[in-house]
Amino acid sequence: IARLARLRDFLWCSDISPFNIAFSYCFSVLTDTCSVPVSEIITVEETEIDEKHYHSGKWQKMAKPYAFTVYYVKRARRHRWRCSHVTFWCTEEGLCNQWIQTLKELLEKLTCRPKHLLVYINPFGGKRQGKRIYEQKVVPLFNLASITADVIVTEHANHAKDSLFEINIEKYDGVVCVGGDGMFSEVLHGLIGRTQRDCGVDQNNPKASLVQCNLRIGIIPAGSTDCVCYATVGVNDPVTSALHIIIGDSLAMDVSSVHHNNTFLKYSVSLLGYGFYGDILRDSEKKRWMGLIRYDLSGFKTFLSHHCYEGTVAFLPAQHTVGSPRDKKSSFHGAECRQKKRLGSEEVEEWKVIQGKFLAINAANMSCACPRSPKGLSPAAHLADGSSDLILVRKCSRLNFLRYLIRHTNQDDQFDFAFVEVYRVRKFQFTSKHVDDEDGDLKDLGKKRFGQICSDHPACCCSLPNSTWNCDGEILNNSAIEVRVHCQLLQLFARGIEETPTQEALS
Ligand SMILES: Nc1ncnc2c1ncn2[C@@H]1O[C@H](COP(=O)(O)OP(=O)(O)OP(=O)(O)O)[C@@H](O)[C@H]1O
Repeated sequence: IARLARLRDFLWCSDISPFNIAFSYCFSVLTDTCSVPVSEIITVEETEIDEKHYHSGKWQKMAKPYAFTVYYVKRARRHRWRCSHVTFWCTEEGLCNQWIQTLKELLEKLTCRPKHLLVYINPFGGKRQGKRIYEQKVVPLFNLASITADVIVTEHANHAKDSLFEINIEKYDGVVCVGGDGMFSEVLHGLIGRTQRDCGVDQNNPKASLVQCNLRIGIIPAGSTDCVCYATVGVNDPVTSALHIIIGDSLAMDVSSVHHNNTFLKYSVSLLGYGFYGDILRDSEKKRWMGLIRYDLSGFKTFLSHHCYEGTVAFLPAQHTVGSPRDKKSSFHGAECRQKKRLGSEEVEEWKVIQGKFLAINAANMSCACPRSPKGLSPAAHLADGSSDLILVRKCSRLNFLRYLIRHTNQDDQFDFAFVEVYRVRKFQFTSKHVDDEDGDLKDLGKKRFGQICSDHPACCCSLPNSTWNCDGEILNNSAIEVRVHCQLLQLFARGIEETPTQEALS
């Protein structure tokens, strides 16, 4: 407060012309500790001075003062952003208006900021607070920033996805989803699908080059896990996400397409997991009524059952990327990823093939950091370099697998085990030793061949025929899949995880 007051007094006393700042795009360097880039100003407004204020304190000796208020992004703890404001006073009406005018002109030049948005709210996501979160936390900020929105409260699953194929999206500057990862996935599928349809690209063709989406997606977290939001903003906080949308941040993201037998199945932006993570999801879906605790129970049960799966992984290493999955530095920050070069078509395709028994096969397009695993499944995974980190966990003892899992929660290298391999890849394919039957009805096949043994001995480490793929939290029914990473197919209203500001900067 003292620092802001100093800044305010300085500004009031000095004859700094608004034009001095016009070129610098920096609101203030008046003190060495308080500086707000224009890009982080939310809005500027003329301030009505009430009588009480006017006649109190040091202003009472002045002729009628004039004032304007600047609303700006203030960084709080743990990557949270808040809307803060400071009011500047002066005795000259003309000078005050000049400041307001100049700041407004600077803000007008920021063309990356959205003006009109399409918003989907899932009223049933997470703790069913989506509508309340949007109305109480987001609408006031959008109003302040003069952003208008058409709001659709979804009435059923796939409502948002289907509507994106019908709606006139040309008139919007972005699409916002209020919900969890499932809701984001719906909007993503709608937007990518619509873009491909409009451009005449067949999504069922695994070799087709997909067309990038023009509209950015904003995520207002209101789900159970909010993994994508956490990994791209650093926190799942609705106000922080709304502020990233308002100032028009952009973060490019890779998207993987998943096909089975030349049929498009799904897109994935975070985790594709077979074996351990597929089994957890399959089991937890049966326990939805339990709420979030189902993930812990299914995780524990899946760990005890210790199933491994036999199959062949073929992959195309990503030679174009800088760095490796075992880099020490986390590299999922947006700025760095955005610089990455797109693929050169002259690259020679040299596939590698690995056969074996696996406890888990994971492909991470991003770190997959979450509150429980702050560094994530693959700490150095890049968000937008056209590659995915393919992690193969081979059959090992339960104790070793536990050691591997524990390393996700501490600073030790989780890839430093003889039974763990990690590759940065552009494409990969998986074929189970037990090929999917014609109808994809794996359950029956599994029951016929192995069900008896495994249900009788749930703690054994036998090879079940097939697991399922966990595709960003949704089950895929085919085990044989073909995956291709599409570089920077999507843009989010986010900027990646910023370095934590110092304590001093926060105070
Ligand atoms: N009105 C609705 N009724 C029922 N289901 C809906 C509705 N709107 C959306 N859905 C579906 O609900 C699913 C889950 O929603 P969402 O992701 O928002 O919450 P969540 O599952 O609690 O959070 P998370 O995905 O982060 O764990 C989505 O896959 C979406 O398709």
